[in-house]
Amino acid sequence: MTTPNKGSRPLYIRYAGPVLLETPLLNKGSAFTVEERQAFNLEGLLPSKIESIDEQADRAYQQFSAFEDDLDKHVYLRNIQDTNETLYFKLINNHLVEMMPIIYTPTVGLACQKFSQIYRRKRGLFITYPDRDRIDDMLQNATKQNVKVIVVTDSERILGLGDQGIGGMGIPIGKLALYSSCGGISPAYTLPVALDVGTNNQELLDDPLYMGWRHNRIEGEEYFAFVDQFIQSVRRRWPNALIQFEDFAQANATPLLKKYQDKLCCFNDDIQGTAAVTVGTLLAACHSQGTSLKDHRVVFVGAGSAGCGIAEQIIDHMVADGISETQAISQIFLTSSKGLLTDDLPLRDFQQKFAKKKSDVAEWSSSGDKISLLDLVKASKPTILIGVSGVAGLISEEVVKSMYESCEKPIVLPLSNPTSKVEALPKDVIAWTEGNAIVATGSPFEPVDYQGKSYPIAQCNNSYIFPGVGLGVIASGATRVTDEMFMTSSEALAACSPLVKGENANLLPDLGDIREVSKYIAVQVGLKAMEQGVATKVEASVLEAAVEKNYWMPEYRSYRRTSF
Ligand SMILES: NC(=O)C1=CN([C@@H]2O[C@H](COP(=O)(O)OP(=O)(O)OC[C@H]3O[C@@H](n4cnc5c(N)ncnc54)[C@H](O)[C@@H]3O)[C@@H](O)[C@H]2O)C=CC1
Ligand SMILES: CC(=O)C(=O)O
Ligand SMILES: [Mg+2]
Repeated sequence: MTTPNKGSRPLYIRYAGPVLLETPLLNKGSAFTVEERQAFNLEGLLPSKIESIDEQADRAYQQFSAFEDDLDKHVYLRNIQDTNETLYFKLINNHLVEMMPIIYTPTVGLACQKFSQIYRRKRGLFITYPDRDRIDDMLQNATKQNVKVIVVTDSERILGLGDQGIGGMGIPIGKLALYSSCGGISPAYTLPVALDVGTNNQELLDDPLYMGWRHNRIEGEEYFAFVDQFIQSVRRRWPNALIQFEDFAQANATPLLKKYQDKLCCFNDDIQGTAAVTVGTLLAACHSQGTSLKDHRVVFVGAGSAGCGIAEQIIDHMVADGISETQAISQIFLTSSKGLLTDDLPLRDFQQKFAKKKSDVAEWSSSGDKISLLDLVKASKPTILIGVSGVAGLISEEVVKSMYESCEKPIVLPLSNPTSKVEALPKDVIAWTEGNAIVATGSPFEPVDYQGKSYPIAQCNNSYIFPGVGLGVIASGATRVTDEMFMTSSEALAACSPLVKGENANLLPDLGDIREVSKYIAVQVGLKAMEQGVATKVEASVLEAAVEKNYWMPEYRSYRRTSF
């Protein structure tokens, strides 16, 4: 017979019979006890053996292991999630290293691309443009009543895979799975949302199975008005919910963040979360080299949401380290598809401050035209190279070897996801630099063996940051997410680096330690929120207790029946 969680109170529920078995947040399947089977009209609906969650997880793991194809594994896990959420998270937590690449990058990318083909059951909310006058009603239809975290996408820039229409829903689902698994936020409080504003992906528009609104994307004022209708409806329904903007295209990501960041509890994961994990990784790398971030010259391949977000936070750190902002900017170089950002190019607002004076750098161009990545590396002699372009292979052998000529210990971070979009393969970067580069990637890679030595490859992905930030926001009751809270999360992550702690040669903590890391980040972020006046001040010990109290673990609770 299963025993309820020690210390957990029984849950009083109204559902019974098949409806209870069909309710993923409450279903326990074969783990319903004899008493519960009697009380909830379940007798005869289940095999007679009463199982523990561990027995159920063992069976599920055997079934999972029988699949050879990663997308099949993904579909299998999503099916468990949609039938028994507690078991799903038990399974994920038991096998996080093996299953994270299946529920998150890289497999989630393919799941988004094939969303309409692999679709089984409902999850989350699809808010479609033609229904925009009924968003309040749609939020009432959500199966979750007390939503604390929403991850929302409009699916225009899904990882490095571009416009995925309704299929982008896979990303909020995957991100929120990590909120629960790594950040301890109960799935009862999370809601994935896809804003269906159409798609410009012709393949999807031509696909008879495509399940989204068959229309080109709504743009401009209509688009922003629609997003605002959604935001205002959320504020009416769940005024304190944290909203994470995810995988919006460059043209909309920054304007939406600027519009809402001071008005509600929200952040953009690709801009701020990515900046935090990258700076955290760089701080750990600097520590291992005995350098300071302000000593470095940084070249970016990609000058979009992620690139400019990271550059901003690096500048903040360099300034905090004691150099002027002008000096910090002079050490940072961003390239887009048009080459180095220079003041003669048409630039977005958020790119302007990074543009170099064309007259100062014109001679760097080998073609007499745009300044290519190779031109830039030769001229600026970077010590850090960051790929956030979504284009595979841009960090070439020539580029890395040129960097290595003037930098003994290059730091190379090809961060684009999924794996198919990585700017350089870790094994190549290690070989091109004779084993001297520090490498981290956005998607997971096996350790690299080079000349008899093994080089672990850290996964520099915002998944190290957002679960802890979310937990910190919820535990502290923060009403805003400030840039300083993200800066704190970087430092907290770096402090957890095994390299910084002197434990082993890994740059970022093992996934096995991710729960403790998220709790640590949560406490530091909560303390920063209080310092900044966006959360009510309490003692650190009270906040720590709130983080523990809010930390959900997947165990079944005992049920009592409430009157109908
Ligand atoms: N590891 C992580 O945690 C994260 C990784 N990313 C990855 O970063 C990539 C970019 O994301 P965003 O910045 O949001 O996209 P974005 O669309 O805002 O920016 C992409 C940038 O790459 C540039 N680019 C495209 N082709 C190029 C070329 N041939 N040479 C140089 N630059 C080129 C574009 O001009 C643009 O500046 C995606 O693949 C995404 O998966 C994004 C967020 C987090
Ligand atoms: C990791 C992530 O957020 C991205 O690649 O967009
Ligand atoms: Mg993203």
